[in-house]
Order: sequence, then C-alpha cells, then structure tokens
Amino acid sequence: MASHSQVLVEEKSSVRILTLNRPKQLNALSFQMISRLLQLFLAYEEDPSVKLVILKGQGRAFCAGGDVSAVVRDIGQGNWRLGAKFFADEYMLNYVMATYTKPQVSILNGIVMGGGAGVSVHGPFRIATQNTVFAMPETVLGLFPDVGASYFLSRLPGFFGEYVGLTGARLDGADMLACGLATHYLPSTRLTALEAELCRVDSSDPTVVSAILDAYTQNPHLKQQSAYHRQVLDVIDRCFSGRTVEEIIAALEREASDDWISTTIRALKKASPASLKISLRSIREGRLQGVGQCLSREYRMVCHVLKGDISKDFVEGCRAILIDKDKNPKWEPWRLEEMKDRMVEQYFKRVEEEEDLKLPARKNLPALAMAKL
Ligand SMILES: CC(C)(COP(=O)(O)OP(=O)(O)OC[C@H]1O[C@@H](n2cnc3c(N)ncnc32)[C@H](O)[C@@H]1OP(=O)(O)O)[C@@H](O)C(=O)NCCC(=O)NCCSC(=O)/C=C/c1ccc(O)cc1
Repeated sequence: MASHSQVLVEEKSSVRILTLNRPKQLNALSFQMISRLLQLFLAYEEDPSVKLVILKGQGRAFCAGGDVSAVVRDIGQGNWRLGAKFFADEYMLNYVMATYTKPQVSILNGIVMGGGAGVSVHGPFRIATQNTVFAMPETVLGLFPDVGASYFLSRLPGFFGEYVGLTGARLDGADMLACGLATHYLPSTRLTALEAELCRVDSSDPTVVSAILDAYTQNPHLKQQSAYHRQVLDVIDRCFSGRTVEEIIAALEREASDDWISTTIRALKKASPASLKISLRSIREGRLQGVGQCLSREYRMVCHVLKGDISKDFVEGCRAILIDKDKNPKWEPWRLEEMKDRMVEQYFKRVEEEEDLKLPARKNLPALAMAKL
C-alpha cells in the first residue's frame, strides 16, 4: 500500500478498503482521486474475487467535497472546459456508484460535504457516527447541489431535500439516519470491530452485509436543535413546498419567529439568488427523473456555471469564501426578482459547442440499481 497516494487501497481477502487520503485538505476530491476511484470501481466490478468495497476517509473528514481550489485556478486561467472535464469524470463516478453491481459500504466518520455526498449517498450502505457532519453548501459558493443531489435530495421525506439543498444546513449522524441519508449509525469506537467483521464477508449478497450492519446499528436521539423534529418538519413542509424561492422565503417570514426560522431565512438571504433558483428547479425536476437523467441535466447546468454565461456567481463565491475570505460575495443578480425565469431556463439548455455528458453503459444491474435508472 503506497501511503503517499491520494487513495489508499487495502486488500482483505474478498474485500477492498479504499481510504481517501488527503487529510490536510479534508480529503477534498482532486481530479487524480476521481480518476483513480473510477478506475478501481470499474476493475472491482469485473473481478470475481472482489465481493465488497468499503470507502472511508483518513483523518477528521470523510470528504469535504470537490477540490474547489483547483477549480478556482482553472477558471482564473480562463479555461472553464478543464473544470467541465473534472465534473464529467466526477458525475461518471457518481453514476457508476449509484448503479454498482456489488455492495459498497461508506464509513462517514466526519465531514461529508458536496462531492463527498456524491461518492457515498448513492451507495446502498452509509454508516454515520457521532462525528458525522453532513451538508450540501453549494448555494453559498454560487454553485448548486450537484453530484446527483437532485436525485437523492428530491427523494428525502417531504420537502426536507429542498431545505437541505437550498440552505446548506448541517446535519449530524442522527439527522442523517432519521431522514435516510444514512442507513446505519454507530459510535465510532465500534468501527474497528465492524470493519474486521465486514472483512470476513465472502459474498456479494447485500443481505449478508446488511445483517452484519444491522447487528451494530444503534438508534441515536435527535439533538434538541435538530430540524428533524416533527414540529420543524411541519414548518419545512409548509414553507419549502413553495413554488418559487420568493414564496419559500415569504412563507418562512409568516411563521412565528424562533432561532430556527431566523437562521434559515438568514442562510437563504446569504446564498446566491441565481444558485437558489436553479437549485430549486433542479431538485423539483429530479423528483421525476432517474439518476442518469439527473446527472446529465446537472452537467449542462454546471457547464453554464463554469462558463459564466448567465451569472458569474461561482467565481465570486470562490473569491469571497475561499480566496479573499471576506465572506461578502457581490452576487449578480443581487436580488431574487432580478433572476428572471428565462435566465433560469438557460441553465437547463445544452451549452453551445459542448457535448452532453456521456454516461457509461451498465450491465447485469441488480434490482436496486435498475430502480434508479
Ligand atoms: C466546514 C469545512 C468543511 C471545515 O472547516 P474547518 O474545520 O474550519 O477546516 P478548514 O476550513 O480550515 O479546512 C482545512 C483545510 O482543508 C481545505 N479544504 C476544505 N474543504 C476543501 C475543498 N472542498 N476543496 C479544497 N480544499 C478544502 C481548506 O482550504 C483548509 O486548507 P488550508 O487552508 O490549506 O489549511 C470547511 O473546510 C469548508 O467549508 N470547506 C468547503 C466545503 C464545501 O464548500 N465543499 C464543497 C461543496 S462544492 C463541491 O463539492 C464542488 C466543488 C468543485 C467545483 C468545481 C470544480 O471544478 C471542482 C470541484
């Protein structure tokens, strides 16, 4: 095992353990990591001696998203197509994981954001712990929840996905389990024993893996400030079911004010108006689309975001949050009303002279994967 590589590979009889290994950057996904993961996942699918894949992160994060610093460099050099290539490969990896023919377990013992969700939530088994912090923070960066998030967020109960995707709200392990983003929860002290037991698996039957995980899982209590308590969920459903972002904010403002309401309104007012509007439409369209269609649509959207032909908020968001760190982005358009429907519409059209995303053909899909197409 080459300890310097960005993805560590351990072979334990029929099991392969892949560890994202850029702990200083919170395992943010580089182009190299995405290519390597894609190569490994495809190879394991063809290799009959591999029955189960485990994915985890080195250090305090599972994965804090795509490596945003690399993108800023590419866009700064005026080359949005380099960024587009990154996303094309990333979405391809997300698609292969979503339709994978062998069981995959993601151990989410730390930060899981953006692209980190994309390399875990599509798989059948996601283990949360007391250290898990989940978020889709793209709207404050001038981006939108991608990596197939319009597929998985739109399938969360009620309008919880709209809430998570538009506000970038943070969820803990108990919240993730409650809403279905995680399938199991255990204290991190039990992970070593669980991993050892999983390494003895000699079958690709998901019920075998499931039985092991079920024996370890616990039912954590939701924290007092969790958004998954019934009263808050009712407010989320009342407000985030709004047809437009303006209607969502107006509905929140009509609710009796409390900490949760003011935090939520503040988060929406901080985000890029363009991002909010395209994110809402993306999640709404995602409800009726398969995972491949969601990723293809998101690819068109991200090409517009990178090209900056409708709004340049992504460059501005990266400047304000990551480069100058003044946390004071000057969004353009600045107000929600200035982000017209026809501008939103443009994000969903193919970018001129840019091909649509080509997803790989998949074969011998298990029923679970077929259902996502
Ligand atoms: C809340 C975090 C996760 C932890 O905060 P912290 O505990 O105070 O830790 P630091 O913020 O000090 O992070 C430690 C180091 O990791 C680095 N890092 C932490 N996330 C990252 C990161 N996504 N990238 C690249 N360095 C990072 C971060 O810059 C820092 O590096 P350094 O200043 O050199 O010590 C914070 O780092 C944070 O907000 N990170 C960004 C989360 C985020 O917005 N994720 C990405 C959503 S967008 C996405 O996935 C797609 C992006 C993308 C877009 C276009 C592309 O072409 C390619 C990719």
